Amino acid sequence: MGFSIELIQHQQFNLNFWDIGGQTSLRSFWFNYFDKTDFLVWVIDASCLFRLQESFQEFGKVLKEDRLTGCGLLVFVNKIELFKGNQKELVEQIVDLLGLNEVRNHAWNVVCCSAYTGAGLEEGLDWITEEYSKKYYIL
Ligand SMILES: Nc1nc2c(ncn2[C@@H]2O[C@H](COP(=O)(O)OP(=O)(O)OP(=O)(O)O)[C@@H](O)[C@H]2O)c(=O)[nH]1
Repeated sequence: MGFSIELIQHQQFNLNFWDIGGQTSLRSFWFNYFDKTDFLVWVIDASCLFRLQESFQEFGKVLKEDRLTGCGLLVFVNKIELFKGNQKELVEQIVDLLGLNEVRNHAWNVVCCSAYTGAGLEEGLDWITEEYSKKYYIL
């Protein structure tokens, strides 16, 4: 609910996360938070897949934002411990629905995760720091 800011230390990086609420009433505020963004982390609820179409529409609007050009894009498919189907197929479905194969201005990745069990979170953070290191030639 609402907004929160967290500093997460991962490898040699200090990652500042701005968690911006996803409720309809808060969406107009998102656009105040795009300056100097290196990565956008888009969280999808794997237990609520009927909302994917809505997610796709909002995602499209956000990606049109000039200030986000070139930022990395991590899609976390959260609550994955509740999903009983095939995860690989789910990821393919999300890539299709979000039109990620047509995205040209962003490095992107889709990672299944669970905020409850911690599964996938490390993988997502590793991807962020690897991409950042590649972009800025950090060894
Ligand atoms: N089973 C399960 N529940 C989760 C997981 N992550 C979050 N939840 C639950 O989902 C509910 C919503 O979590 P929030 O963190 O408030 O979700 P949010 O998307 O940030 O909500 P907004 O701030 O309104 O955008 C809470 O009841 C959480 O406990 C997860 O990985 N698995």
